[in-house]
Amino acid sequence: MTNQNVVTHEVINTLIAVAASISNSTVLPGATVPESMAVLGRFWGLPNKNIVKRLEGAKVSAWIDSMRASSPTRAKSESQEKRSWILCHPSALNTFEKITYSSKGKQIVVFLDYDGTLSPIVADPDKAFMTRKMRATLKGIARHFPTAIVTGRCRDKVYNFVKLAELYYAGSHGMDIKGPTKSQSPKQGNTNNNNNNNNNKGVLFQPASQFLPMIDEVYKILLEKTKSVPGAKVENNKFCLSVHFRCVDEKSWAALGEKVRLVLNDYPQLRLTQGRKVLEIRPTIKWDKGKALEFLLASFGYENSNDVFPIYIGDDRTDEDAFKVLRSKGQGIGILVSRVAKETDASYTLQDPSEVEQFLRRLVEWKRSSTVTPTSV
Ligand SMILES: O=P(O)(O)OC[C@H]1O[C@H](O[C@H]2O[C@H](CO)[C@@H](O)[C@H](O)[C@H]2O)[C@H](O)[C@@H](O)[C@@H]1O
Repeated sequence: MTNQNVVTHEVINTLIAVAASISNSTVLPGATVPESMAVLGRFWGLPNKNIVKRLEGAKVSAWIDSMRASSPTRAKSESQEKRSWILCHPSALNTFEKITYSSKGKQIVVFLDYDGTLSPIVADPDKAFMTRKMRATLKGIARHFPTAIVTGRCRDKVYNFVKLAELYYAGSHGMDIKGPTKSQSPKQGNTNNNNNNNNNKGVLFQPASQFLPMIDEVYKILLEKTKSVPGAKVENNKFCLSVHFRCVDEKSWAALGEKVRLVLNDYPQLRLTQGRKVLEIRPTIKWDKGKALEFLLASFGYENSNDVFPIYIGDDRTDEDAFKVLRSKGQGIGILVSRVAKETDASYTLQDPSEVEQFLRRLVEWKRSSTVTPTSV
């Protein structure tokens, strides 16, 4: 958890221990999880021994300011600021050759956020469809590189949008990880990875499964409490919830935020984070998109390895956890999808999902051309 994406100015309570009961149910009963995966999960901080921060009493006005600031239409876009930002975070399209050169001799692994990255942001979260072109490109990407969707969405829901069985899916901000249900092409180039084999087919990791009843309970309460606010929408993302503000009159944001905060007061094991005109409610376990990225890399056999070049593309604050991991490891690259200057740990930028599609397509073309064997002179 980073201070950056926690919605609060006023930290009233600090550290509480996550209940000891967490530890024994980090993996779904009956799930086909290799023991090594479960061990990895314990290693990454899910167990009872971890102390996590509990934040409550956030001032409504504070998170509203924060939400306004996070909105691309409101973000600072003064031209000078933007120019210097672009110098520090160049376009991944303009620097494509540099990026592929840096990946030489390494296995590229692709991580993709969904909303705002693969699909444009729309008013109705149930209609955030990907274009056919994007799906075709993603198919190409998955043919050549291990590829994972890492999203705040419920895993099943994002699968219904993407509809590609050959990908890894990490739903609920990485709290619900599943491997491909369809065999992957040998072209993916994992042959330098002895640990990979085909074991990933069964990867299934759900570090917050014990929170399911609580999340369901809070979902029902929030539905009830927010039904009087026109435009408010509560989305059940299985291990986390989203309260959408996008279609709510800005004048009602404070009241809606206050309702959410009051509900959460009774659930100290849940915390609030912030996305694009959305408040997200999730368990206070030390797990985020950055942890999911590490987990997946390790499950591909690349823990502590220099032979891998992860590319993570995302647009949201929650993606910063993954950018931060890559930056601190000095590994691969983070690409922020944004038209405006934002504080980020990503190294490169793309403007919107159509640029993401172009970048991914170039990656496929580059891979194809670099693996073609000349048949005639
Ligand atoms: O991690 P992500 O894949 O980026 O998911 C984060 C949230 O995305 C969705 O909400 C966002 O997209 C909606 C559709 O474009 C938009 O209406 C909303 O304002 C955005 O915040 C999704 O609905 C949430 O549940 C995810 O948590």
